[in-house]
Amino acid sequence: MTVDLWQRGCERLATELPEHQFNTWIRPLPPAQVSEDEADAAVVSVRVPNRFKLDWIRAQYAGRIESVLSDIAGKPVRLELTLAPRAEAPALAPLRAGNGYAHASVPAPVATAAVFAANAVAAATSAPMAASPAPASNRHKLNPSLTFDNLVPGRANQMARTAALHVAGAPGQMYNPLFIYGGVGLGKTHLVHAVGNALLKDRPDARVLYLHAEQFISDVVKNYQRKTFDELKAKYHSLDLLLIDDVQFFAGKDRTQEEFFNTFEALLAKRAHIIMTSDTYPKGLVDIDERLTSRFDAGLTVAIEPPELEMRVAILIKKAQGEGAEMPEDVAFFIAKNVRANVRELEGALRKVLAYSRFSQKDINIALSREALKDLLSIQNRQISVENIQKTVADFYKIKVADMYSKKRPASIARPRQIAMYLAKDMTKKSLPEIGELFGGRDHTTVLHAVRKIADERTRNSELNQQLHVLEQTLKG
Ligand SMILES: Nc1ncnc2c1ncn2[C@@H]1O[C@H](COP(=O)(O)OP(=O)(O)OP(=O)(O)O)[C@@H](O)[C@H]1O
Repeated sequence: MTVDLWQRGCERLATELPEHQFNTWIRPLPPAQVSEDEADAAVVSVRVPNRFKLDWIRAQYAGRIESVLSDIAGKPVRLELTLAPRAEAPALAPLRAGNGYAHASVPAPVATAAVFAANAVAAATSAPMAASPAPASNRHKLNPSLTFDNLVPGRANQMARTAALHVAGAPGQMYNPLFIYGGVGLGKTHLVHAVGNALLKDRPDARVLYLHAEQFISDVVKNYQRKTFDELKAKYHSLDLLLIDDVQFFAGKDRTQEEFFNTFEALLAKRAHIIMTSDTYPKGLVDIDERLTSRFDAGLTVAIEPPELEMRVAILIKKAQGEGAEMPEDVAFFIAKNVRANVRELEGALRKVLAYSRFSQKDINIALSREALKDLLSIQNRQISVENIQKTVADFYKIKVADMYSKKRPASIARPRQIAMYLAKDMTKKSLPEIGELFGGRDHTTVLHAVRKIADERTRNSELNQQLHVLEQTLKG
């Protein structure tokens, strides 16, 4: 038994696990200690820098790691995961490694959120918070109706929600800053308000401020004109929790970026918490100084994905309940199947169906929903054809439309073609053989393979998911 057991295990895992998962969860781990127990079994001990990672790795990868190590060692191996002492865990250690990002679509065990919430509440009593009184009422600009209670959990927001719950219970500790990114209308704003509301419920004296990045920009401009930077400082540097939405709006605003940098440093120095949202991950931000984007990425970066079908159904049922209406599951399914882009659109569709039912004094059923949503459905049906998908995907990946039907196989062509097949299956009513026919007479099994491959990869690869999201939005018009 040698210490390079861990090294060899990592090498094997690197080939077996998706690159993104390996880079995010396994690669950043420090070298393990290897020893033997009384029964001669190997014990591999790994120190994990924080509880979040520890729980995640234990739940998702421990079994796999043990079996790989046992295989290499030729005897049973027990994996021991322990929390690294604080000094070993760099305060602002980036979660990201290589090109991997923490990704919201990795399913977590159901117990995890509860465990974190419990830890968070316990830790909250000792969290460093300003003792001075909170700003006058509603200076925090929070919307009290956006809470964790009415945020439907699902795979799409699992990790972001779990991390947010943790911050709400123990601000200023782990995942600071917390950077949440994702497409429009997916619940980023809801989540940050939920953190603020939960913290204030627990500690009404906490100094919390929610604002949109544009408000920060206008504050900087105002104070710049009046030369009152001390006021700006007093307002922001005294906070315990700063929630700032859509930081991509800072692009090209040098003076704002400088002030935000100062605010950022001041808040982190006093262990106040910062949560930011954006439409893209930190390194994807354009025209924002690298010294800022690298700091954005230094805590925890998590994505919120478009909700999957089951989550959309759950959201519709919950929102309908909130409006005092009963939404039959088959109707929720019908709507969820047809409205896929984001939660805001889902809410719009629900509002239409509820209004239609009230005005016509008819029960909510599929026929009524079809009628209520006919404009929306006809727009979708009119716009999304396989030809349109082929053209849009070809444009996006800068290949020729003719390559969609050609027999060419280089990856630069085959992959966009598979993506187009996946979208054709997902966004049109065409059957696999029909799609195969439209892609140069390919067999339906080729289409099925492409559809499965891209669907699977999408759950693990945030970059691909982002691209698909853009394509879907584009096709829906
Ligand atoms: N998981 C969810 N459960 C319940 N409601 C949700 C969920 N996700 C989003 N919503 C609702 O969808 C609507 C849009 O969400 P929100 O405004 O938070 O999106 P966003 O990601 O901040 O979008 P944008 O980037 O456009 O600001 C809100 O009404 C929000 O309450």
